[in-house]
Amino acid sequence: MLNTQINSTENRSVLHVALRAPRDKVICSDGKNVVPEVWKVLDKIKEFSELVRSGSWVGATGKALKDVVAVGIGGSFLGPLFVHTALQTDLIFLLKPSYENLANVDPIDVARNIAGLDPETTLVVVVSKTFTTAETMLNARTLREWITAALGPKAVAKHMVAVSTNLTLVEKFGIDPNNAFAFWDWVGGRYSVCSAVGVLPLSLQYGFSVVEKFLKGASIIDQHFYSTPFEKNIPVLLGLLSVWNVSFLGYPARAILPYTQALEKFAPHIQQASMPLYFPSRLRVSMESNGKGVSIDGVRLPFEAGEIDFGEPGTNGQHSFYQLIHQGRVIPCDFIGVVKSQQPVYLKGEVVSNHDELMSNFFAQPDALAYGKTAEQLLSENVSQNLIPHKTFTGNRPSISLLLPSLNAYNVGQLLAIYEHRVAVEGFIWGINSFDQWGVELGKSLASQVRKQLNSSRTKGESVKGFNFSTTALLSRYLEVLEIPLPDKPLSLL
Ligand SMILES: O=P(O)(O)OC[C@H]1O[C@](O)(CO)[C@@H](O)[C@@H]1O
Repeated sequence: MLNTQINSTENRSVLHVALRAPRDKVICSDGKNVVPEVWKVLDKIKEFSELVRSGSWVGATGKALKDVVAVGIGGSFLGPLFVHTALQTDLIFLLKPSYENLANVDPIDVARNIAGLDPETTLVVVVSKTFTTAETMLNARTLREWITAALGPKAVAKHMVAVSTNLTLVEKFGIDPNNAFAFWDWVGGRYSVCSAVGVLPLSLQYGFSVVEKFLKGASIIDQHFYSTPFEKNIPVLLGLLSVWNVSFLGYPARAILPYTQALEKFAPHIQQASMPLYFPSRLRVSMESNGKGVSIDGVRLPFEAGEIDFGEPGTNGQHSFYQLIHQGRVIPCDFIGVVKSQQPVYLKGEVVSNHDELMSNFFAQPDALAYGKTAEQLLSENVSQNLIPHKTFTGNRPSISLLLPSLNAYNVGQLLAIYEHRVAVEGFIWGINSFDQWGVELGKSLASQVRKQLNSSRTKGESVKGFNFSTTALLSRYLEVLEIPLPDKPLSLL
């Protein structure tokens, strides 16, 4: 039998393709077909989201719920946010409850998310694979407090639902297990947008039929990736280009540049699939999926792996960091354009439509990068000698251009799956494990040491100990000046 436990450092299968497989497909983990379980949860989401959207699911005081706050971080936040934002303008007429995303543990984020919301008409979706992530759980407890303070403890059953692999902790938290939507160990956090993590919030917003199209788009790319010869296989070709740029040409970064505002959250999502880490010993910049310092067998890599991803929608980026891309360091770029705008505008008397104006830039930028401008060309334009070095463009700067027919749920699913598989292709060639993320653990455990110190200093006046000189000085200073709310004087939630 095929070994699907390719995430060998966590003894986990990697099966996010099963999340979008057709009902009749057989995909096994540990000898068990997981597709029926996937569809059981999808069917449950369909039913629940229809109840909420139709107003049949009412809150503790009998009112329909009109706002959704999704609480989650990392993969339990960025993927759904990217898809939600991508479809927002296309499907504005379907958008039922409003959609807020609470990720940061910063209380400012809580305050901003619930500003103007009424607990009576709000549904909170707590999204956490582990249900232990410190930020998410504190935010969830904060919103539970917000709801119960206004409506009483029983209101949690009507106003809070959860998405998790850890249904025991969901129940312990006080959420009715009937209102929990499961997913599985074989879904990595950053590959979870096609599970209940993304499907529940998106179904609540746009309806289940839209989400089905999104899943179908991703599934079509899964089939393409599985069966298309390498020379025509989009994720394979893109992955090879990335490996070439990083490991052979030594370019450490990649700019993701969608020429549509609808994809403004795409680069942040791909960044999470490749979160930068810093290895002081080798000044190695690394990433959550692919920026590993060692091979899958634990041997230190003799080459650089992973890219530093960043990006902004065009044309905004053109007015900030493109200067460096054109004349400074070489940054391979992914240009993503769309043929048919979600929002066509053509003003009378204008030379082109607004979308054509945007797309003029999409076509121009890769050419500028590739071909540049020579000193000879500048001379023939009578540019003065002293400005020639400043106005010269070296060219020979790599980019790829993806042109989507439109940006609907189906195409967004395709785009997501292309990038997911591309990450895997790169990881396979580099011989690393693209599916673990041990590099995030050290910071988490040090934060827990700080948390204990803050508690003992605040409650017992204990002095700071056990930290290095710099952190001791900073912590002492922090404890000296910050006014904190005491337990008997709780922080108000607006
Ligand atoms: O869904 P959880 O368990 O709350 O985890 C959130 C995120 O934290 C990480 O484990 C590390 O940042 C991500 O991989 C994950 O998406």
